[in-house]
Order: sequence, then structure tokens, then C-alpha cells
Amino acid sequence: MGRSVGKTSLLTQYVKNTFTEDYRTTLGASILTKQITVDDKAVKLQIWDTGGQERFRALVSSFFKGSDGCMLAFDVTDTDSFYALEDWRQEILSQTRPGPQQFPFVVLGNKIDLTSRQVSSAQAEDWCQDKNIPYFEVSAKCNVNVDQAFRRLVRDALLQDSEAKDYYLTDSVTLRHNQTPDKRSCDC
Ligand SMILES: Nc1nc2c(ncn2[C@@H]2O[C@H](COP(=O)(O)OP(=O)(O)OP(=O)(O)O)[C@@H](O)[C@H]2O)c(=O)[nH]1
Ligand SMILES: [Mg+2]
Repeated sequence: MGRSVGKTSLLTQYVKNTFTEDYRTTLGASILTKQITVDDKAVKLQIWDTGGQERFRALVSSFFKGSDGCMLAFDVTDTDSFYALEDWRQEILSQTRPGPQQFPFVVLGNKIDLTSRQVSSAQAEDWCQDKNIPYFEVSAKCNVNVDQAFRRLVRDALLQDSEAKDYYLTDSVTLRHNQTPDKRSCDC
């Protein structure tokens, strides 16, 4: 998250298979869609590309509500963007409903094609392991690991969704179970 870490570039690479060196900051947010197949299931993704500039923060936060998962990206050549992850994570968690499982996140360390690296993979890996979030080293420019990162997030979000359904189903089974002794006691 944060400005110019490459969010738009990652999404454009994933959805349209293109990349440009030109930087045009995202004003507010925009939506991209992509249809994929995961485990023989057709899934239509609605992907929100949020603007990382501070002035859009409140607006962007309002889009987190109702999302099924979130990709957190930082720039491996920019330490500040890495440190900003925790703020964004907290912000997202405060806007999303806690389910029976953890909210699905993946973290992307972008721009690994550059040599001016400031955040080591071990450093990023440590942070992610601590939070139990999968970590991917990626390059939007060279299309490294972008697909894999998306796939992981989609899988986790789908799993979360089915587990949430199980969770609610289990709840209703419990209710019915509780009613049974009542009925029996009426019959006596
Ligand atoms: N070398 C390199 N440059 C990248 C990569 N990804 C993005 N960039 C460049 O980084 C700059 C910013 O990319 P954007 O994708 O616009 O960044 P953003 O996170 O969407 O920025 P905001 O919309 O302002 O929040 C652009 O000049 C991109 O070309 C990458 O993997 N490698
Ligand atoms: Mg952008």
C-alpha cells in the first residue's frame, strides 16, 4: 500500500498482461474484473485498485467493507512502504467483519527486478509469518509470481467463504438439536 508501490501495475499485469513505466497515480479507486477457474469452479473476480495517496485514505477505507480478501503490496526498494503495511492491515481489519477464520490477506513485495533493494526477503517473510499471512516476492514489470499471488488469495477467500457457511450451518443444526429434547418432554 502507499503510493507508487505498483498496485495498479500489478493489477494491470494480472488482468491485461501489460506493463508501463509511466506513473499515473490512481485517483480514489477503480475496479477491474477477471474471470478465472479455481478447482474447476468459475470465479468472477471484482478487484478494487485503490489509490495510495494519503488524501484518498478515508475514501479508500470505505471500500474495504464487504471485501472477501485483500492484497497488501509494498515496494522492496522503499522501506517506508514496508513499514506502512501494519497501518493498512489494521485499517482493513477495523473495516471488515471478523469471521470464524482470519480475514484473507496476501502480502506482495514488488519490484524485485530492481537492484536498489532496501527490504530483504527475510525481513518481509518474518513479518508475514508472525501475522500468518502468505508472502510473495513479485515483479509487475517482469510478471514474476503475480498469478501465483492472486491464485492464493482467491483460494483462501473461497475457503473462508465455505468455512463461514459451514459455521452458520453448524449453528442452525445446534438450534434444531436443542429443540428435540423440548419436544420429547412435551410428549411425556
Ligand atoms: N521496475 C519496476 N517498476 C515498477 C514495478 N511495478 C510498478 N513499477 C513502476 O512504479 C511506478 C508506480 O506504479 P503504479 O502501479 O502506478 O503504483 P501504485 O501503487 O498504483 O500508485 P498509486 O496509484 O499512486 O497508489 C510506475 O512508474 C511503474 O512503472 C515493477 O515491478 N518493477
Ligand atoms: Mg495506482
